[in-house]
Amino acid sequence: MEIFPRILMKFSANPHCCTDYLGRKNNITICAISSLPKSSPKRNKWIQTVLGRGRSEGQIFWSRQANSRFEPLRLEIKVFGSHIIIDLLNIMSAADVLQSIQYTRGSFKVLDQLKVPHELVYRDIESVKDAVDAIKTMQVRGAPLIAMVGCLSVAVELHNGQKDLTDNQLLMKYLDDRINSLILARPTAVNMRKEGQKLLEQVKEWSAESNDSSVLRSRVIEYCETLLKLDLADNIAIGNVGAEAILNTGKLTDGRATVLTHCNTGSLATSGVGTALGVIRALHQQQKLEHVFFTETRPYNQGARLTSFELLHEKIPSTLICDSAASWLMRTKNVSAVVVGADRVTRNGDTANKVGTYQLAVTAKHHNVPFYIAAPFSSIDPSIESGDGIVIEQRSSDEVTSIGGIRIAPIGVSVWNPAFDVTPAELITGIVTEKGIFTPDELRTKL
Ligand SMILES: CSC[C@@H](O)[C@@H](O)C(=O)COP(=O)(O)O
Repeated sequence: MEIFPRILMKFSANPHCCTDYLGRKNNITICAISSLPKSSPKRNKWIQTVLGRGRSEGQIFWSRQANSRFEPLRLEIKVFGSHIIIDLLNIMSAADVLQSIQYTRGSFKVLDQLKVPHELVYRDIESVKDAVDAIKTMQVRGAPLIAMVGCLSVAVELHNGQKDLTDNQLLMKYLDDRINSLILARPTAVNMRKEGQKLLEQVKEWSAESNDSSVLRSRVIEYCETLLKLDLADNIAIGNVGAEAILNTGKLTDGRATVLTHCNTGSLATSGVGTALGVIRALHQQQKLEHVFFTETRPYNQGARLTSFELLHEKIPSTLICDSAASWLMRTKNVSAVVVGADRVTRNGDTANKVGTYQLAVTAKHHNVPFYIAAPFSSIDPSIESGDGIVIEQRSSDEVTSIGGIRIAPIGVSVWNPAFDVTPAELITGIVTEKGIFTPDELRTKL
């Protein structure tokens, strides 16, 4: 029976596939292993059902990890009298496909997203400088992933070198400098700033506890590594909360939702299953997704290049549209909801996200389609009152005048290329987080 976890680890990042595989191999069907919110009436029904086919007999349990701050992610299965415990976090982070990050202590690689979907090429990140370069050139992108790559680059640099940082003060100065350079790599997303500042505060506390800089160094490395697992857990919680909200909108087709999303917010934008795309994955796993439409997301085409790749890979029913087709889609296709990610949410709920988000929110309002932001708390910036305080990154004109290296606009044309825009809070139906869903007004009370 020990073979099961190994098969599962190898097979897929997708828990649905894992059970499917386990079922097919062993003549049993496990109905669902999605971690639905505790309040969901479906939860118990789902998690305790093991249907028999052929010689099948078994039981399935969820167990809460001690001190876990999120929904249980350990699956226990009893089949034919044997007992298997599967750590879903390990399964999902051990996937050999569509991983934006490959990290083991001392070794760190990121998927070069500039080459996706044509090639899956990983580049080594040996230093913070490498990470800053990968972030600036958009080899890695997406707010949570930028923070993860930044923090893990600190971990790998500290593990493999920086041996002259022999006292706590030197180490703290080093961390301050490195984190600052990571924060400045791309200014709009707040996740790197928040994770970096949390780390620096933590380091101050640890430094007061012990003068041994090697202890401090190890703690920093472990802290950064833990962020990976937390990000995945947050994504799964966001997925389930968002799916439930969308299913409650009432705008369904035979009980299933049709969703529109923008940019890429999936496993290529996080270290987990994604935020807005995590919601879509959760709907699909619950067999409650009628269809997902997604925009190409000019000028950088994160939708056409990356989201399509993820959706095709998981066989999620999906259709790519031009950015300019969104209003007509809402008028003609019974869209249940729009769900997008966030790079920064301010105190009043104004939300910076990939340019084009604002116009989706305006047209969603016009067509009476609920508009959701799906984002972890690390994307929420309580230090800024409203969207007016957000710095919007301006990018090169080449991204607009060329596609795939081929120039489409005449030389000399003037270009305005903001990478993000700000959607005002009044256009946002709900902000879906790992802690639940909030209206912009409710969110303020949670900060
Ligand atoms: C979970 S990703 C959320 C946002 O970061 C995403 O929607 C987005 O705008 C990404 O922009 P990008 O320029 O590709 O980094």
